Amino acid sequence: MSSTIVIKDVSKSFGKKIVLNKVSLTVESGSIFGLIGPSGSGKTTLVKLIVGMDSPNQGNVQVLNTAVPNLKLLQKIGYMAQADALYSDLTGEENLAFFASLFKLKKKAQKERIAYAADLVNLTTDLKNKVENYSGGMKRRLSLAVALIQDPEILILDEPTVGIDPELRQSIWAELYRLKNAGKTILVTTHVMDEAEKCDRLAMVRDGEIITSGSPAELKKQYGISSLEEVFLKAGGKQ
Ligand SMILES: Nc1ncnc2c1ncn2[C@@H]1O[C@H](COP(=O)(O)OP(=O)(O)OP(=O)(O)O)[C@@H](O)[C@H]1O
Repeated sequence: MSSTIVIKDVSKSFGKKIVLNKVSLTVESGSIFGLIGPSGSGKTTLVKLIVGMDSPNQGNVQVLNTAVPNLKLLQKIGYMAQADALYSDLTGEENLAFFASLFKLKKKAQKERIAYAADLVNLTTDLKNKVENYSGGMKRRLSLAVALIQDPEILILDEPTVGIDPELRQSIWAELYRLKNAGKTILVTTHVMDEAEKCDRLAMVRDGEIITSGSPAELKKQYGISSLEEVFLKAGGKQ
């Protein structure tokens, strides 16, 4: 199995505050990898280093055997940030068309991708409405559709299902599985333990360090408990 994301000894500080401390992790191609950990533990910071939006003070990040940042990599990464980056005075469809145009999709492919992505997040009937009239959950869904628009090899999703109802969350996860089975590599951050359970591998981040990693079953075994919620509390708690 090859590795899509390789992070080696990465440290990141903001001023005097050390936010990531010698973090190393590997995400295998064609897998779903979950980053879990308490709020403020450094997950988003790590994700931003992978996408190339920020750079580490030490260590290195490679995606598809290429050092980050790299312009060509951006084409291959679909990134859904925690804060929605959408144009509120445009419609949902116009937003999708705008982001599709950044990837130079041909008109026909663009139309197909917009229809696919909108359908996936259940926004087809709202596409002609302006985003300023969307609810918070609808904006999250549109952000996910944007992340998928160019059919990227890698999906990096920072808390993708916050504000999304359980039924749609389930169908989004079904699609993430389908994408994984089609060979895509997916990294998600999540606070939701039943989502963590769906990942192939997990890394738990606390105070800028990876304190444990493994499959959900391995983590439960390691801590001798039956639910990931307990692992989260046991490993994440400051005893
Ligand atoms: N640009 C920045 N400047 C200063 N401090 C920052 C910056 N970005 C993040 N931090 C700090 O780094 C720490 C980790 O933040 P980060 O957003 O990575 O956590 P997180 O694990 O993603 O949290 P959450 O689950 O709440 O999203 C926090 O203490 C945060 O205040």
